[in-house]
Amino acid sequence: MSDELSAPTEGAKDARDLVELATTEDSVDELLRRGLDWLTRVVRFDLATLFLLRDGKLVSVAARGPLANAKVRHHALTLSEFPSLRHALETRRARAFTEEDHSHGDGDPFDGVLDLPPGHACMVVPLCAGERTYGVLTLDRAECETYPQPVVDLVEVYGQMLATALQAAEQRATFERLHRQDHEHAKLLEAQLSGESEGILEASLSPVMRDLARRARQVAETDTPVLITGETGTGKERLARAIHKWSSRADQPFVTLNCAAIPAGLLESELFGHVKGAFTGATKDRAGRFQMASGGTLLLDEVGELPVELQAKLLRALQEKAFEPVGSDKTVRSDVRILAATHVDLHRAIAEKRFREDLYYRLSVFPLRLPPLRERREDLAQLCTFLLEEQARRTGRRGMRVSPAGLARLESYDWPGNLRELGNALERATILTKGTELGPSSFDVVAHGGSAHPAAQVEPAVPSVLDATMKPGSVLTLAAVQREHILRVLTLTRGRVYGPGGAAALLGLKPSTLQSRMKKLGIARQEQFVVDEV
Ligand SMILES: Nc1ncnc2c1ncn2[C@@H]1O[C@H](COP(=O)(O)OP(=O)(O)OP(=O)(O)O)[C@@H](O)[C@H]1O
Repeated sequence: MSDELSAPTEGAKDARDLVELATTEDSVDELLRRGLDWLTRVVRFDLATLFLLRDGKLVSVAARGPLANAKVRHHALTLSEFPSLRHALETRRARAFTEEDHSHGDGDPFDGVLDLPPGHACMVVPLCAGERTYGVLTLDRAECETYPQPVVDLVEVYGQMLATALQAAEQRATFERLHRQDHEHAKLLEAQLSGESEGILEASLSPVMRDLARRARQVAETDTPVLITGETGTGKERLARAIHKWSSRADQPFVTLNCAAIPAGLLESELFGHVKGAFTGATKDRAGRFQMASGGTLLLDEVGELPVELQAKLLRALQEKAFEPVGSDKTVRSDVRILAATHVDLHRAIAEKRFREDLYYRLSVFPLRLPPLRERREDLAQLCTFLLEEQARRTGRRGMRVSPAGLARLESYDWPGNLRELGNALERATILTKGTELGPSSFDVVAHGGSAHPAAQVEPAVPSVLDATMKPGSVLTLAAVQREHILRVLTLTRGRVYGPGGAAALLGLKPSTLQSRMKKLGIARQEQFVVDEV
């Protein structure tokens, strides 16, 4: 190797550094800078220039050496005017140029930019990885000599490594962009569905609710665990989302785990993740909700349903902010703010040894009890307006309102299913009403003391399938009747589709058949219906 043109190398160390460079997670700029540093160690040059391909042009993006002036740094070459550069890119081979090449070929790439002597040492190295061609590296030296082949071969390997690193950096950037897009998309969808609102909390007319909202906002600013209690459908999950939104973690993930919806055997893996091979079917590593919620908030919904064996593990994760994924002995740390919700009486569960007392005290540092709807009837009118607006965003049916008489009817009912039941009643009424006003006859609910499940006893507000006095103009389509019936049964089962007592069993259908029928009839997997699926 010519001493003039190759720098003294440190053999294995240089090779190792090159491999390290190719696997680095640096940004592209940093990568190019470090790449040129490395090159200085193994080859002599007065100018090394990295050109990247952009719209048929080779644009200088980095330069190094005593000749690297401002003009060089802003230099651009039209590829079609330099057949020898094109050839190097097409053949993917580095090559040195001789005096002969310069006099018969396409001229020097730096003509007009630098005053290099004829016959000076010059080399062009393509930057290619996989199918991609990124650009070229050119090396120039003011001496009249030709780079020997061993030096060209070495720099060619460098070019391949650098291109591989560029490819990895590009893939990383694409991945991060997609990840950001996904995150923003998910936030947008969530905002559209929920109206980006915590609902009627601070604007409540009920003093109890307003006080609760005030305390929730205060605790939101801290990392204190909050235990939200309340009957089914009172808005526990919504309140948890509000606490997350009001906290400094708002830009981080909000993750929920419904402890009642997941088979006990899978809960540990759902919470803490698992490693490949941890159990049959664990074909790859999978993150649990704790990891997914890292930096954000994790809501443990129906926490009272958590099996006792898992409660000890959860307690440790809360105390030490550390846990081991199933099948792994590696401890994972995760900074997560825990919120828990339950509709069951945890004191009773403790007395019956179904819930650990130490875990209860850990979770219930700051308890918040959501009142049932019957204790905040003053909010009914506002809630109807709010829920109808939310429904309109989902279904497109705008302008619906409840008439004063309709409201009186709603106020006379006990709402055992609380806000969820109210939302379902409004949706049913909207489907069955032609105009925009929902009057008393639009609602199939009965006054206090009536059935807890309105669908079971009340006279239908629309002609029933068996109605003998049905007139031609009032005949409902079969699809409408099916839709209404399914909605009623879903209300009855609190949205549960699967299992004994689930809607599918009551309707005598396979759950998958019911799911596909719901899809066909436009009964979406709306939040209020999904209580048994994750
Ligand atoms: N503050 C609120 N303002 C308006 N609507 C609300 C509010 N809270 C809840 N809702 C409505 O009530 C429905 C039930 O809310 P959510 O799922 O939060 O209740 P939950 O108490 O967690 O129910 P469950 O105990 O069954 O899990 C939601 O779909 C939402 O539309």
